[in-house]
Amino acid sequence: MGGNPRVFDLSHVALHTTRNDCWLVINGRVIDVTKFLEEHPGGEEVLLEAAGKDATKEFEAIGHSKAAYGLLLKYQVGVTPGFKHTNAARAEDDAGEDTKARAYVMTGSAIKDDKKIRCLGAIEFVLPLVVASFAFWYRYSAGLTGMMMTE
Ligand code: HEM
Repeated sequence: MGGNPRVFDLSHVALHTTRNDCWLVINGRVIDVTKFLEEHPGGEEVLLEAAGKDATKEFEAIGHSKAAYGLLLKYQVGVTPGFKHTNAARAEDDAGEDTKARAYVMTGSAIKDDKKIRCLGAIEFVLPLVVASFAFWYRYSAGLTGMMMTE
């Protein structure tokens, strides 16, 4: 969404109530869930029941995750006239940012872990070699000393 979100009043939202065109309002955001109907883990039925309406109460009653709040931003097409950047709305913005941030951190740690594994692999390979050469050197030099002492 750009700087100036489109404003739709509830009577406009109420025109979008079908499986092929399904909008609802959550916390003053107008959400077009048409493409999300089949993906919704809670099923498409609940979304269709709330279509065209303010579904804030239903949405919050479920205790949706941060990721779900983040998805609201993805499907947002506008706002209702009373929309203010309240704390709730800001939390949704943060959830959206957080989802992106988490993906970024995850990639970072995956790369880090990978390095660690590679480093471990090298130690596992080199350490037995070092121990074996030490043992060999010890035996060999002890043998030499022994030989020198008998001479
Ligand atoms: C009337 C509005 C809504 C109702 C009544 C509703 C209901 C539900 C229910 C019952 C579940 C739980 C499914 C389970 O535990 O197996 C669920 C999960 C979920 N819903 Fe909704 N939902 C609504 C709107 C939305 C919207 C608009 C989005 C996002 C655009 C969304 C995203 C999710 C996600 C991602 C989950 C998976 C669990 C989680 O991450 O919280 N829902 N929903």
